[in-house]
Amino acid sequence: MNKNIVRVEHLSHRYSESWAIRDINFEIDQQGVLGLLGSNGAGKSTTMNILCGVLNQTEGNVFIDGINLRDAPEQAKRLLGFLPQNAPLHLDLTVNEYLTYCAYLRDIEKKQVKAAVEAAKARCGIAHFSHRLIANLSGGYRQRVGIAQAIIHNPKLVVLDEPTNGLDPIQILEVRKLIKEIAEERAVIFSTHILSEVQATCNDIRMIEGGKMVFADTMDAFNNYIMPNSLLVFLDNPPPLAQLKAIPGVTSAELLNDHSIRLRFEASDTISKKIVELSVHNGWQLTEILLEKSSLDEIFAQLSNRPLK
Ligand SMILES: Nc1ncnc2c1ncn2[C@@H]1O[C@H](COP(=O)(O)OP(=O)(O)OP(=O)(O)O)[C@@H](O)[C@H]1O
Repeated sequence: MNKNIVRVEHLSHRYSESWAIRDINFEIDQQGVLGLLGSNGAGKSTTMNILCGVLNQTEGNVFIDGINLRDAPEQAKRLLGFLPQNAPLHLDLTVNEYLTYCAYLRDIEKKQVKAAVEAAKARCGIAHFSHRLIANLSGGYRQRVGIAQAIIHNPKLVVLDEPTNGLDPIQILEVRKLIKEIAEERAVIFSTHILSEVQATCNDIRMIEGGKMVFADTMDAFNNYIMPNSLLVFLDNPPPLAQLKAIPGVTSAELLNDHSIRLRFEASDTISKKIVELSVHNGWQLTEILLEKSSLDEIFAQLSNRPLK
């Protein structure tokens, strides 16, 4: 058995003139959720479409459970389920009719089709809508039907392209929960441009920007990496900047106006406490202290200049 369900090697794709992705490499474990994060146009859908055999890459290789997708596409595709960005639903069919149709497309033996449809519906919490027309389902339930078709043949890998796009906040929470549940039995990769989505759902993160992989590690490593490292400090009676710069751990102090100062610091859990103590002791009259969080754009920019580990 292969340790990784997916191995992507030196993957590049060019649409006519320009490269959409360039030299992408990653692996996916047998189980768990991997998030592919990137801003609009970063190359997520291109990567997903190649991974599922919908698009033929210009260069590089994709192995699904050790099978080269280019050499044996039929065999490799049997191992995966795919929910594209626009779910391929037939609105004029009922949930049962649609999933039965998908089961036949997936080459499930006739006598096992009913059981496969029932299992997928139960897994996705849509059994009570078996006879409902898909056109009459809410966005969240339509997405569940989309996920049900992706797992109907019990694949080892499920690929979901922006699965929570267009859903309301409650539906987003429900779909995230479902993604985690289906990943208990298999590997799931999903793409998104929303950082909090990956943070809430994934064990691992791969981040692409401008067609290049800019971060590949665990979610914990990512969270450590983007830990805030600057503070906004508001002091009614600020000391000279040199005094603030001299605080152990502080790497720079920048005066923003008469009373507000940005302090950058090295990784430290106690820096805020230290500043509060010093303010009381020296009469700086601290009125507010804020941790500055990086925006996703800043993180992308930061990571784009950072060598891959
Ligand atoms: N069929 C196509 N023909 C030409 N260029 C394309 C095509 N599809 C995508 N591109 C370009 O390739 C780049 C990557 O697009 P891709 O759709 O993979 O990004 P994405 O990260 O999925 O973005 P989004 O979140 O907006 O879907 C973009 O510059 C896009 O304009």
